[in-house]
Amino acid sequence: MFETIQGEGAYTGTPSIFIRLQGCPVGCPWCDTQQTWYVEEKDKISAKDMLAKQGDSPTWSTLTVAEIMLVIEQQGYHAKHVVITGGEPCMYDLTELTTVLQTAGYQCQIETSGTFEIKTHTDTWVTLSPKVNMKGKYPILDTCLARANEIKHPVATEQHIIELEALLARGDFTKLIYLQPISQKSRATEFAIKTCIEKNWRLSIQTHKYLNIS
Ligand SMILES: C[S@@+](CC[C@H](N)C(=O)[O-])C[C@H]1O[C@@H](n2cnc3c(N)ncnc32)[C@H](O)[C@@H]1O
Ligand SMILES: Nc1nc2[nH]cc(C(=O)O)c2c(=O)[nH]1
Ligand code: SF4
Ligand SMILES: [Mg+2]
Repeated sequence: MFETIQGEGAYTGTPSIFIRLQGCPVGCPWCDTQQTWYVEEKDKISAKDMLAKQGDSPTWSTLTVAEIMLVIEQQGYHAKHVVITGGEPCMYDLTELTTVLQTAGYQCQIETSGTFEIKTHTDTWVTLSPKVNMKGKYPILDTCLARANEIKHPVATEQHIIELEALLARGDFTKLIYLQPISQKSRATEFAIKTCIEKNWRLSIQTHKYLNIS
């Protein structure tokens, strides 16, 4: 858990409390949070050590919803927006956490690949970033697409656009569509800019990486 500025998508620029959940079976080769993939017992640490972590490592800790609320209070976080990401946050049932947060006046957002059923409070903002050609399974892709408030698609090549268009053709969606260049590569960024202009989609650059903040 840490406090920073949301760097991506529709809420870019919003002060946010981040909760990064451990574990993801999808295996995107360009994933920028590969330290979250495995939940290994040997990497379990205390909540205190988890909060003191500087930089990325595969260590993780367990917290109840009540403990998460206490951490928010004790850390003196100011943000009223909470981003639950990972790893793949929807490996977990987020209904209780998002309901308690929403009731306490926080706006919740999740970042998900759509490989698991989305279990959240109905007011939670869902940022969907589908990875259809990875090893994750998509048993409920249409439900996830219908639930999403924005689609944020990582791109580097024409193939990524073909995949996105196939997804959008599955329904009559009026959603915010963002292209996010993979890993700040200049070719990917130029390609994303050109495609956004052609298709009238939006550009999401990972602003936190340009600012060198978490
Ligand atoms: C690290 S993922 C965690 C949440 C969830 N597993 C997902 O993929 O949506 C958060 C966001 O970062 C994006 N992302 C991951 N690695 C990236 C990279 N190297 N360049 C650009 N976006 C990346 C994902 O597509 C997703 O939108
Ligand atoms: N500042 C900041 N914004 C983000 N938006 C989505 C992130 C993620 O890793 O899911 C992320 C992140 O890691 N940092
Ligand atoms: S689904 Fe998300 S966390 Fe999992 S490997 Fe892909 S980008 Fe990384
Ligand atoms: Mg990130």
